[in-house]
Formats: sequence, structure tokens, C-alpha cells
Amino acid sequence: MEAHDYYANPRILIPATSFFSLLRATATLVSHWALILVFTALYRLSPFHPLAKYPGPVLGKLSKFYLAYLAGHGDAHTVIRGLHQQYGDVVRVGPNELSFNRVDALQPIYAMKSMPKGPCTTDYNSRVHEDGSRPLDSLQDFSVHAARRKPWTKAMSPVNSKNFDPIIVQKARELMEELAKHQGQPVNIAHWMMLYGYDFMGHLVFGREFGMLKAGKDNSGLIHGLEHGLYSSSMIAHIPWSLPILQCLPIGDGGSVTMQRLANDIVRKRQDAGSHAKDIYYYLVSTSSACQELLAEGLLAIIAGADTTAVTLCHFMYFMMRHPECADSLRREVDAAFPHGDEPTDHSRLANMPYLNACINETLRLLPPVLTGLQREVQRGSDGAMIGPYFVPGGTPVSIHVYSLHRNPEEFSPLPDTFWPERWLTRNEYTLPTGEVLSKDQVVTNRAAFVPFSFGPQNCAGKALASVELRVVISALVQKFEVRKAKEYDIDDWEKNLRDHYVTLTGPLQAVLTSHELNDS
Ligand code: HEM
Repeated sequence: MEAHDYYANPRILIPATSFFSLLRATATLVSHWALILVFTALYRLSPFHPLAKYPGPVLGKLSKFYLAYLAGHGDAHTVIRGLHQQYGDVVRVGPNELSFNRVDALQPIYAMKSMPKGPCTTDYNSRVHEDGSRPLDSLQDFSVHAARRKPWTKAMSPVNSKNFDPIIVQKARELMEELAKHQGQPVNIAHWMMLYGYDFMGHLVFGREFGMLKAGKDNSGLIHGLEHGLYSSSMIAHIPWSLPILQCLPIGDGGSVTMQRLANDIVRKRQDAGSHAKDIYYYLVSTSSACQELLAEGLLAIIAGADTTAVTLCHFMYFMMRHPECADSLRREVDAAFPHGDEPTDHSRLANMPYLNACINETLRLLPPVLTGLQREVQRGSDGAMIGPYFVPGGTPVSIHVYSLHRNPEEFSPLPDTFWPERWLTRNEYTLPTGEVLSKDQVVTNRAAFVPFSFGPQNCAGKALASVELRVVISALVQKFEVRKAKEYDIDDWEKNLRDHYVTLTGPLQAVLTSHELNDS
């Protein structure tokens, strides 16, 4: 059939008309959306936008895709630090979003009833259950949050947290035993720390043995499943409308549903088993009988309690490999406090070891496990708020960029990017790693700017417990082993491979451990 037949033959006149109408309708729709996009882009870049006076990258001002891309790529911590170095202490990182790198922003953003959690942790949280049940860390209403936080506070009280002491000691022992089996040969420390972190959390929260350390592997796929889910949810949090689209594609939701399922399974098993010990779940269930709420809280407990401490232990070992002189000083302090190889488990002695605590602080300063901003939001519908000297309109998501603040030379100097535990000690004179001697007035260590556990009433609920755990495990590691990097391993890869997906995901940390007893003989 010739082309002109479409017009000559009345029987096929209708399809030709439909085709052109469809084409016209599509073109109208596309140009309509293109116009909307163009006008939105122009408005976002224009001087009429409420955040117009704040500097930032053009791509960030244009679209949330920018932050989603950084989250997916895992380098938001270094990129946003670079932006602060380029643009200053406040940066417009999203079309309607600001990042701060100043200590006087902590109080207005995070203090008591200042600002509720922001949309990335609330509206767009992929850990929210189908029925709307939310984990503690995604609650916007201050009084609801305070009520839900009570069981955590009760579990972590000085009296009740004594119940967790045997778990800390037992799991630290198991970790030492397993590491001892690999002495003298290259071992991926990061792998073992993760297994330890999840085994510890299994006991702490669910009174259950995961047996990962004994098996030497992630035997149920839990670690892999959660890390995969965290990776995708950190990205989706910025572009939540993409979730239903992703779910229709073969890649699915990228793991956040699997993450939920794995956690639900653990919580349900704990429910069925009943309470035989005062684990954290015991306190959670005593105040909430809502099943979905407990499921949501269970996943938070796993993520909060396992990855954070495991990653901190990895960072600590990394810094010890980079700075063997610090490892030697720390070992001397541990040996003096726990002579004849006494097990370093006495909390009060550990809490009073200045160099140990300086090394832990310095590790958490340079590489906090939660690297990038914990979002809050200036009250929607309010007139706005002052953050330091800056006025921020109501409804704007804001955060402190912890990775930048911890390396801000106004708060930590000299050598803000260097692992130098001495900065945390009280001295009249300080000797820098270069040998240069400085008076105390020349050293700035602003403890108020040190917030690895965040700040205010919604800060980390497990801070005290995590501090005890870190002291026990780190002093045991230092007492038992000398750590060197494995021959073929490029130590610079450790920081290069860190991925900022709300919690930090890591690459391998290849080391050789040798026993101190063997070295000393
Ligand atoms: C080195 C170890 C740890 C670090 C650095 C850390 C850090 C953090 C941070 C930065 C937050 C977010 C707070 C905010 O949004 O302002 C948080 C929340 C939380 N953490 Fe930790 N954490 C650690 C270990 C733990 C442990 C062992 C537990 C206990 C299971 C725990 C339980 C929680 C809970 C329940 C929340 C939510 C608090 C809320 O929203 O009210 N964390 N943590």
C-alpha cells in the first residue's frame, strides 16, 4: 500500500488521525513537562528562591538527584567536605537543603525540642513498615519520640546495663580466640570485626547466638542483606518517588524489602522464644505490644548496634597500623593498668585510662561511623530559625556535616586531618608527630564540636554501652596482638574504599597479627 492511501482510503482515515492526535498529545505532554522542569530549574537557580543567598554546587541547587548520586556513590562525606572548603560553613547541598560546618549550629539544630528529624529519616525512610509503624529514629513528634525512647533509656541505665557486661566480655574473648587462630598470616580484620559486631548485637538485643564468629562467616546472609539494603535506602531517601518505579523493574527495591524481611525473621524468632534474659528486646516489649512497631525497632537495633561499633573497631586497627608508635604507647598503658596479662574488663579502670580514651576519641573524630549529616528540619509552617548567624526558612531540611566539623581547623588544630591522640590529653606542652613542641595555647581541641554519637535528646541511645564495649575490645586487642599491614595491602585503600551509606560500609583491611607473648620472648 502506498503512503498516500492512508489519506485516500476512508477506511484507514481514522487510524491516521489517531496517530497524529496521539503524536500531538505526546508532544504537548512532553513540552508541558519540559516547561515545568525548565521553570522549576530557573526558579531554583533564581534570586527569588528562599535559599538563594546560600552558595552551593549548581547540580545540588537544581535537583535532589545530586544527593542521591552522592549517596549511591558512597562519597558524600568527602564531596560535601570539599564543598564546605570551597563555599564556606553553610552550603546549599540540595534544592531546599543546607549543610552546616559550624559548632554553633549544633544547639539550634539538635538540642531539646529544637528541630524534628528531617524528611530523609522520616517521610522517606524505607525502614517504615507497610502499616506505617516507624522505628525510633524516624519519629518526628517530640513527645512520641520521648515515649518510644523510654525502653532504650531503661535498658541502658547504669543498673540495667550491668546485665550486658557478661556479653561484652564473652564476645570480646571469642573475637580474641578466633583472631589468635590466624596469627602470623594475612587476615581481613574488617571481616572478623563485622562477624563480631553482629554476634554481639544478636546477644545484646535478641539474647540469641548468631554463631558467625565460630563459623567464620556471615552464615545467614544477614550482614550482606543489611548492607545491600542500607546502600539502596540511602539513595532512595533522597528520591523516594523512585521506589514504586524501582519495584516494577527487575532490580526491585535494591534490597530494602529483603533487609526488612531478614530483621522481621529475627524479631519473630525472639518473640516466639519468649524472654529468658534481660536483653534489649525484653525492655522494648515491656512498653510496646504493637507487633509492627517491634519489627521496625528490631531492624533499627540491628543496624545501630552492630555496624557502628564494628566499623569503629576497624578504623581503630587501621590507625594502629598507620601509627605503630601510638599502638606502643597504648599497649604500655594497658599493660600498666592490667599487669600480668589480667583481662582488661574492669570498666572503671578502663574509663580512667587517658591514652586509651584519647585513641578512641581520635578514631571517632577522624572517621565517625555515621559520616554525613543527620537530617533535621526547621519546623514546617514556622517563621524559620536562626542557625548561628544564618536565617533559615521554615520547612528547610538542615544538618551538621559531622565529617567536616570533626576536621574543622577552628575546632581541632593543629593537624586536623592527622591521627594525633595527644590532642585529647591535658598537657602544658605538646610534641607533634613532627617533633615540633607547642604550648597548650597553641592546641585547640573543642570537645563541644565532637559529636560522633550526635547531640541532644535524639542522639545515640547506645552511647554509654558502645563506649564500654569499645574500651574492652580495644584494650584486649592491644594487650594480645601487635598488628601490621599485610605485605601486599595498600593501606591507603582503607579510606579510599569507605562508602558513606548512612552507616559506613568498608572494603577489606588486610593485616598480620602477631601475639605479644611471642614477640616478647
Ligand atoms: C561507636 C558506636 C556507635 C556510634 C558512633 C553511634 C552513633 C549514632 C548516631 C550518630 C545516631 C543518630 C542520632 C541522631 O539522629 O541524632 C545513633 C542513633 C541510635 N543509636 Fe547509636 N551509635 C553507636 C552504637 C550504638 C549501639 C551499640 C546501640 C545499641 C544497640 C545504639 C543504638 C542507637 C539507637 C537506638 C539510635 C536511635 C536514637 C533515636 O533516634 O532516638 N548505637 N547512633
